Amino acid sequence: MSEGSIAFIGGGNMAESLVGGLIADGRSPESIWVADPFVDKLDELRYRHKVNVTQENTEAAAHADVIVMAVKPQVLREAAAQIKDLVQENRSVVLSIAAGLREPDISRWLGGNVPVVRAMPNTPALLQTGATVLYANSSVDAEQKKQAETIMAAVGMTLWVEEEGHMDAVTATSGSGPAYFFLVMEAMQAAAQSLGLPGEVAEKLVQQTALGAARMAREGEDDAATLREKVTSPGGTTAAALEVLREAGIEETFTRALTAARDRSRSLSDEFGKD
Ligand SMILES: NC(=O)C1=CN([C@@H]2O[C@H](COP(=O)(O)OP(=O)(O)OC[C@H]3O[C@@H](n4cnc5c(N)ncnc54)[C@H](O)[C@@H]3O)[C@@H](O)[C@H]2O)C=CC1
Ligand SMILES: O=C(O)[C@@H]1CCC=N1
Repeated sequence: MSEGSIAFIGGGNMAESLVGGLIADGRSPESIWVADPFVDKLDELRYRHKVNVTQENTEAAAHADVIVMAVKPQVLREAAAQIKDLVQENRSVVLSIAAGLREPDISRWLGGNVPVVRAMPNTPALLQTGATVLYANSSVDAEQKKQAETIMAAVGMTLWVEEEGHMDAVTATSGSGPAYFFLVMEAMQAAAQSLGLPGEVAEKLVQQTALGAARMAREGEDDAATLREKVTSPGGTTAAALEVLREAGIEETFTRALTAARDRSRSLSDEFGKD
């Protein structure tokens, strides 16, 4: 098959975001396999996306040019053990999206000397607005790098890093990042409702404001600080709100939050990456 086949080991939230994004980008559902132990999950994926599904990791992996490990870090080792022989035989590139787990551990669990690309995507991949950072080990050749990048580029922006250590900060920034924005949206909606706005109005205003702000930052000439200043009239309403947010320590809070996520990513590798 010219576009190559992809097997997802694990059919949860992130796998579905990627599958949905890939199909929206024009990839044929027949070229995608998803393996998961839960039949209900597989039925849903089959119904929504028409992809091939199986409860057997080996069945999915046997069909694949690229194997995407989309299980929780806690179970990646067990899932790797199941497909190890196939990976050694087929020499397919393995793309791990698991937070924290380091390439040498993943390669070892798959029998050693395996081309492994680590990728940290995020859930907006579902709408092809994802951000993915990739890192390749030294067994990955140029063609395999291209295969991995092509998959992730179908669902949004891609960047490569040369140092695997950067993946922890990436996870804290863009991997977990959508959740921070959703929390801010939830908080703004609740606050707007507490000021008397109907829930539906509050929700729509917050959503459209988030979209508009993100598009201005992404597509315009100005950086975020300049854009913020342009909203903030001296002595006006925005200044009053920003003062409250600064007094509450918003900048320091974000530094602490991203540091906690970065540290958790590191500790996941220590916790689940051992022999
Ligand atoms: N959710 C997110 O925003 C992001 C998640 N990730 C990473 O993606 C990976 C998956 O995360 P989610 O999709 O959120 O988790 P999830 O829990 O929604 O999905 C994991 C899936 O793996 C299945 N599974 C469990 N054991 C299995 C096995 N032995 N073989 C095959 N499948 C098995 C589960 O039934 C479940 O459907 C994690 O490693 C996470 O670190 C990375 C970037 C963003
Ligand atoms: O929360 C997590 O551990 C995963 C990794 C990045 C986003 N979700």
